[in-house]
Amino acid sequence: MKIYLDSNIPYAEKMFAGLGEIVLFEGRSVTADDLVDADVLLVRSITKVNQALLSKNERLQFVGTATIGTDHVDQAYLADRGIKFTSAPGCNKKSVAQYVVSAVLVHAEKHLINLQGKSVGIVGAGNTGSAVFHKLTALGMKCHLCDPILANTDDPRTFVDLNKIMECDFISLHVPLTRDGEYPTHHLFDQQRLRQLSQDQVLINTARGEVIDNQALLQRVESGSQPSLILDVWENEPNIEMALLPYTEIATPHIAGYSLEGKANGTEVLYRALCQHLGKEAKLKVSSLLPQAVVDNIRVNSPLNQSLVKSLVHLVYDVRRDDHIFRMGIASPDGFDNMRKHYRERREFSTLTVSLDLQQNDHLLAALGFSIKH
Ligand SMILES: NC(=O)c1ccc[n+]([C@@H]2O[C@H](COP(=O)([O-])OP(=O)(O)OC[C@H]3O[C@@H](n4cnc5c(N)ncnc54)[C@H](O)[C@@H]3O)[C@@H](O)[C@H]2O)c1
Ligand SMILES: O=C(O)[C@H](O)[C@H](O)COP(=O)(O)O
Repeated sequence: MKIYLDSNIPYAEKMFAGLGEIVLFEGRSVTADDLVDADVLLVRSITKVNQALLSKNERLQFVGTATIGTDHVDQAYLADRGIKFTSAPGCNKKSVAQYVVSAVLVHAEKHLINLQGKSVGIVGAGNTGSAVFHKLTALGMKCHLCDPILANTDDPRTFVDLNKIMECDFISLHVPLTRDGEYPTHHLFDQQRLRQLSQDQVLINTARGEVIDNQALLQRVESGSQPSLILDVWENEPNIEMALLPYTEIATPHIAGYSLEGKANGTEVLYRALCQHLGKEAKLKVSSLLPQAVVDNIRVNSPLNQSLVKSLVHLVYDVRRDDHIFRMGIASPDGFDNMRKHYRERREFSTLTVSLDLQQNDHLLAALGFSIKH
């Protein structure tokens, strides 16, 4: 059994070693010739899994992507060939939500904004959008959800339409990239919608680059009085529209979901699914392989305010560091992918235990995802 693994799937060599012979590949450059004898193919979002990639392989039985997004996989083609497919829904939702929390706090500090009562429009109310809702609501923000697909189900939450979202102080995108169906998201933010944004608004994209028409966005920002932009994802990665960069407040190379926990969760989901597919017991747990966090506890003995929350958040994850590294490195060859490939170890808020002297602080910090001790 030959298991082909993207070399950027952490802990995968250890997790899958007992299930077959491991062959590592580079996700961006892998070709049909490389995969001729693969029985199992485990990818991340940079590998387009389609007929062209699999045309020379006649024995593939299982494809897994250690990601939430699945727009890089031609699932209909896999189904036609009877190849089992698994993704990892929700695996890095906390990581993305923590990125958004850090970015919102950075924006608030820079523009002297009190976040209490500020409105947030969340487009896409699935795993990640819901996690963002939970955290930003805990910060005192008034969050609205837009999800016409869930709005047509028995989901008990209140949903608004996109027009209402366009009035919000912050707009955060958490939709899959889709081109078909009743509610396609490709260029959901097109020239017309981008024109509606004012300079007092903040547009955050951690979904997929193609959800915003990047050329229309460039025209919009070049025409003046632009909204603040927080962009983790871009059209045409890794060859992004560099002219957008100077207009962004925070810019990163598709790493919002790159916490160690988020990536490791993706690995474990695939491990379990492959074990099940092969009729084997899933004996390993990826959590046992994670290292201890460098900073793992802190004592807080004063009431929380926005500034103290920001300090706690940034003790674990500060998006400005990623923004800085990105701006320094993007001009070099393979700059976009290099930062992703050699991404530093980043942990989630749960790895920091906050010891609280004051009872009233728990709810906010627990909702943000910190571990709490009294
Ligand atoms: N930047 C990153 O590192 C990163 C990490 C994880 C996920 N993502 C992206 O974020 C996307 C969302 O993640 P998730 O975990 O919330 O997925 P999810 O599948 O749990 O939720 C997506 C939600 O979007 C809704 N939706 C679909 N079309 C819509 C539309 N036109 N308008 C409004 N809502 C719509 C769906 O009904 C669903 O509830 C993923 O598909 C992936 O592409 C990016
Ligand atoms: O969909 C996802 O889960 C994310 O976009 C994913 O974390 C992106 O990382 P990549 O797979 O490109 O390494």
